[in-house]
Amino acid sequence: MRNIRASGLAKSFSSTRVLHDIDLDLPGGAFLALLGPSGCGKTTLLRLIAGLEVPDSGSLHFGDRMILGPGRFVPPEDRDLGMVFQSYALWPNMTVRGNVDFALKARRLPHAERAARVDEMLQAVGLAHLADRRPHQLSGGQRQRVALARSLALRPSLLLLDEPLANLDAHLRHRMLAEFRRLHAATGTTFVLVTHDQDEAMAVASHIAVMDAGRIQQVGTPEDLYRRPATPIVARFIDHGITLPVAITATHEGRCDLVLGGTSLSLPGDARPGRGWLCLHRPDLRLSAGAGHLRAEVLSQTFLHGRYLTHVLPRGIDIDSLSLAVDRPLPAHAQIGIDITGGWVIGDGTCAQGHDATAKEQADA
Ligand SMILES: Nc1ncnc2c1ncn2[C@@H]1O[C@H](COP(=O)(O)OP(=O)(O)OP(=O)(O)O)[C@@H](O)[C@H]1O
Repeated sequence: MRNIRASGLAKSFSSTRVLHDIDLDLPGGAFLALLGPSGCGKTTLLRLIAGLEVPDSGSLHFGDRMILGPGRFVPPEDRDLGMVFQSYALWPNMTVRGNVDFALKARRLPHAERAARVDEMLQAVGLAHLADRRPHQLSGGQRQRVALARSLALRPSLLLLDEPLANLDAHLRHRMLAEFRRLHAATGTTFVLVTHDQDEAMAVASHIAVMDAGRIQQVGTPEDLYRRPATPIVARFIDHGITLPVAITATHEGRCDLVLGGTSLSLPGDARPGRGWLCLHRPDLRLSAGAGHLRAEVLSQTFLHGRYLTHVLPRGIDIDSLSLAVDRPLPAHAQIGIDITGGWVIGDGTCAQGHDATAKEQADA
């Protein structure tokens, strides 16, 4: 299995730059999710990898093979890849079997081998019993399975999936994610999935590239992104992360001494002394038995998943509200202490907004 290496890929449409200097090094056999808000450039990057768009600059290698680069452009059909789109793109007049067989026929594979591969793929996606139906006689999930079977029948080294589950309801999406995981493990094919849904990305991906405004912010495992975000944008994007402005006073052996509001803390991180961000998730905040690291006023509570989700107004830091789960009801306006039991500290250098971002922007992010 070949790794995928992109270096300095950039792309503009008219005068608008939609991808800036994209570097990526993905091990062969990985399952990469390109994750980010609408319009950040995920599909454009996927289309560059597929050969459906040509970049303004940069190079792309599959293993040792240069696919794209100065004076070189390998066309999509010679890149040994399959693609699955949101809109299935099945042939309406062909049966399920015919759809899966179509590309194999075009490759002029012998009849017996084609039949065997079609049977194998229909088995793999659980559609063998519907082989003689036409697309209009299938549900959305079944059509998406045909599209998957059709792409995988060619045994590509790389499968590109562009929001393939967007048209499916939540239940079917869940089932198809399990299917993707299973097929990825069974085939050893490298998968690249475009999604704006982080739960989807977290559920299937071995690697996630978080994109924002045409740049890759960070590539890592789902756990890396959650526990060790590289930028405030990643921290806020993953699982409703919270970023609190801090002053970092000293760093030693992977830990940062910092001041949050008026309180001194020492937490894991990757930053130099100066201004920075403490990146937290809700489980890092606990109701304190004493004064805690932060003082806050209770705004409201909602009973959710067996606990009280408590919205508070923290004192002494520039943020509109925080939420934490507590085990008991608290009256509005109660003054509480909050313990910070974990988190990750990063510097201010990589932040597009900087410390001057309004509290509102942070709360919205
Ligand atoms: N062919 C095109 N011509 C002009 N602009 C384009 C073209 N394709 C994409 N864009 C623009 O490039 C930017 C990135 O688009 P892209 O489809 O890659 O984003 P995305 O992250 O996949 O978004 P979404 O999740 O909404 O599909 C957007 O501003 C989009 O309007």
